[in-house]
This record gives sequence, C-alpha cells and structure tokens, in this order.
Amino acid sequence: MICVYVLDDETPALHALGSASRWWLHGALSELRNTLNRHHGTLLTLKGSAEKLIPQLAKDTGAEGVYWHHRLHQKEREQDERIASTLNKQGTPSDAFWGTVLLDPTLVQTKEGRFYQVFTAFWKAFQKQDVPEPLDPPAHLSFSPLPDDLLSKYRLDEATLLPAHPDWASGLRATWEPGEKEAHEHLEDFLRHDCVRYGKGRDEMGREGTSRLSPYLASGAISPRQVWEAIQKKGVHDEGASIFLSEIGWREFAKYTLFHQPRLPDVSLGQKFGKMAWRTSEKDLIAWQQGRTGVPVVDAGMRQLWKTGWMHNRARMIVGSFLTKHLLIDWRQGEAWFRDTLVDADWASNAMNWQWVAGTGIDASPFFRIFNPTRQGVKFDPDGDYIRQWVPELKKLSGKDLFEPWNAKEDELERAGVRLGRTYPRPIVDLKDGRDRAMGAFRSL
Ligand SMILES: Cc1cc2nc3c(=O)[nH]c(=O)nc-3n(C[C@H](O)[C@H](O)[C@H](O)COP(=O)(O)OP(=O)(O)OC[C@H]3O[C@@H](n4cnc5c(N)ncnc54)[C@H](O)[C@@H]3O)c2cc1C
Repeated sequence: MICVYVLDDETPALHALGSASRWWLHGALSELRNTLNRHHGTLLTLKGSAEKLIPQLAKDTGAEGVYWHHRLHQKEREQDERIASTLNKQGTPSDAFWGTVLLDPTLVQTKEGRFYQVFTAFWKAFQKQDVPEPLDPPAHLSFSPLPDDLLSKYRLDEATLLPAHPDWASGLRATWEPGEKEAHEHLEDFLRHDCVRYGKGRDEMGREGTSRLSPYLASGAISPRQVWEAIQKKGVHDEGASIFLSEIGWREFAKYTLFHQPRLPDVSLGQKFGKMAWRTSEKDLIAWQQGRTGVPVVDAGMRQLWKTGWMHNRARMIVGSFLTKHLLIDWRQGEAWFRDTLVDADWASNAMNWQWVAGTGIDASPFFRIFNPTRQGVKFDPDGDYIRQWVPELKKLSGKDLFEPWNAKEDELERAGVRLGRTYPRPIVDLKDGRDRAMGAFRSL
C-alpha cells in the first residue's frame, strides 16, 4: 500500500484551501504520517495536478488499484471521473467510497425522485435510512517502497502550508491540536460533559458548550459515521444528543445541497436576490474583518475568529446578519473571509450557512429577520463574558453599556477607561438606519 495526499492548487475550477485550513492541514498530515510510521509505513504528500500525479504514481509503482473518498461538488466529481478514466485506460482499476458524509447523497429523495430543498423534510427522510457503521482500522498494513522520481519532482514542501512572515498562527497553535487522537478526545469529552445540556449550552457564547469537532470533521480526522455511532451508543433519547445529531444532520444537508446544487457557493439560490443592490464599501468590510465595527458582540466574534480560527455558531449568525443586513454587503464577501480564516472552513457548510444567514438561500432565515446585535448579545452572553474576553478594552463597562457603549453616559465611559473613537470605535453604522436601509433594498426587489 502507498498512502498519498495530493494538494492540487492547479485545477482552477476548485476553490483553493484558505490560509487557516492550510495551517490545519500541516498538522493533520504530520499526525497521519506519525500514525502510519507506527505501522512501519509513511504518507506521501505531493503538490500538483491530481489528474496528472495520481495516474503517474499508479504507473510508476505498478499499482493494482487506486482508492479514494468521493468528493461532492460537480467540478470535483468531474475531476475524479477524469482520473478514473485515465487510470482505466492504463489498466489500473479504481474505486471511490462515501467517507466525508453519512450517506450517499443520491439515496435521500422525495417520492417524485427529486432532492429535498428543506432541512426538516430532508432530515425526516434521512432518518429512515440506515447509516453504515464505521469500519475498524485494519489490523495489518503492508507498505510498498515510494517511487523516487515522483518524490523528487512533486514532493509537497509541507512547510509552505505554514505562515512565514508575519506568523499569524500563534493563537491557532494555542487553541488547537489537529489530529485523530484529539478528535476522539473532543468527542468523548463532549459526550461526558456538555451533551446533556447541549440544547441550551450551544447558544451560550461565553462558555464552551459545544463539541468543537468542526475542524476535525472538516479535515477527516474523525468521520461523521464515527460521531453518529458514538451518539447512537449513548442513546438519542437524551434531548441534548438528539439536537446534536440534528446539527450533524445540518452538516449532511449542506453537503447534500452542494452535491445537488453546485451553484450554492457562488450564486444566491433565492432567485430574486440576483438583483439585490449590495453595497461596496472596502472600509466597512475591513472594519468588520478586523473586529472594529464599534458593535461589541460583532467585534468579539470577529476577533475570536482572527485569533483562534474558530467562532461560536451564535456569533457566526450575528456577524453574518450584521454584514449582510446592517452593512448590506454581499454574503459572498463574508463567505470568502470565513473560508480563508476558519480552521473548519468547509465549502458546503460555509456557503449554505451564509446563504441561510443572508436570507438568500432556499431553506433560509427570511431576509427581514434582522438580528439586533445588542439584543442577541444580552440574550446569549448575559454576563458579557464573551465580549469581555475578546474586546478587553470594554471589560470595565457593566450592564447594557457593555453591549451598547455608544449609549453609555460620559461618566460611565470615563470610569471604565473607554474613550469612544479613541480606545474603541464608534459604531460604523447606526443600527436603526442600517436596518431601514436593508429593508429598503429588500422591498425594492
Ligand atoms: C455564517 C456561518 C458560516 C459557517 N461556516 C462553517 C464552515 O465553514 N464549516 C463548518 O463546519 N461549519 C460552519 N458553520 C456551522 C457552525 O457554526 C459550525 O459547524 C459550528 O459552530 C462548529 O462548532 P462545533 O464543532 O463546536 O459545533 P457543535 O455545535 O458541537 O456541532 C457538531 C457538528 O455539527 C456540525 N454543525 C453544527 N452546526 C452546523 C450548521 N449550522 N451547519 C452545518 N454543520 C453544522 C459541525 O460539523 C459541528 O462540528 C457556519 C455557520 C455560520 C452561521
């Protein structure tokens, strides 16, 4: 056996991996290599066109077969078909398996043989299917020597996956350890401690009430079937477990939607949004990216993302709503920023959730449901812990002032050492004006 990973940045139709995902990939590859080393093998990592390298590798090594996991997007599938066809022509059989999802996305269909567009209906139909059990790792592995020629020409210099100057990854290193062992530890820890009150805990931004499995799932360090099986064993009768399972269901639905709707990452699926008059404002976009909008809960989320490569789900919804509604900036700008900065960046989940938040998707939160960031903060970060952690310059403010410093009395600001416009920005948009502008744009569609 030869285990190979190909980083293909050369095929233009495929979205390139973002910077945080590359950082994560570095750790994931070295961890996988360590595991294979313990079985007296190794991992071959190559860089270049997969369409060229995989058949070449098969030829050079006289491979009897080539195997991989199915990918989901039409462009990825077309590429996989081209690779299979080249292999076939040179006499090498190949096969692919569903590993990144629970089920083959063609299996869940409406009575009319169409694909579901609404999560609740999808999830109901999905749960009638049997999810195959995850396979145990093989007991014995037998490795072939690696081909020198390919190695010298196309070896991936894994160090290039890491940031050089400036080294922006210190917060990521302090927060995460990529790898299979850590993935299982996260799952066990979650099942032991947080699962039971996940229904409520998943919305509390100031504490760790969720599994933090997303980057492990996104990189394949743990498979959704392993997660599914662990939950089944725990018993889905527990309310927390069943809500958690439905979140795994949302992940599945995103991949299913990407499979059936390849336009998902690029086009607003709700047709009328094709004509939406999105604003272009480099200044507002940068303020949002840097967590300097002057709206504390939004800034807290954006700074958590920048520092750790991850953001709480509730905060993702708040910052997404703020960008697409209060700032009226196209959801694709938000999607692109998340894709570059999230360690769990996932083509399907990211695009589907952005379309959900922006209200442009098919099964999405309606556009006119515009989150009020202050109310969201008060509700889901009632003690202000999340804001104080990520926006420490406001930490001495108390009560509502922490959520709306622009409404605080001068002496309260002074006592807390806050000087608006100096130590912390004034809001870049008046919340009411931003809301009205968004509603105006929506009504004119
Ligand atoms: C604007 C926006 C962008 C997002 N982009 C991504 C992304 O690129 N990659 C990504 O994995 N998730 C994305 N999400 C979904 C969600 O925020 C994260 O999956 C979740 O916060 C990860 O933390 P966790 O592992 O602790 O989740 P938990 O609450 O513990 O959930 C367990 C798992 O279920 C899945 N899951 C949970 N919520 C969702 C959801 N809404 N949609 C799809 N899957 C879900 C994830 O795989 C997650 O690891 C996005 C959400 C929003 C609102």
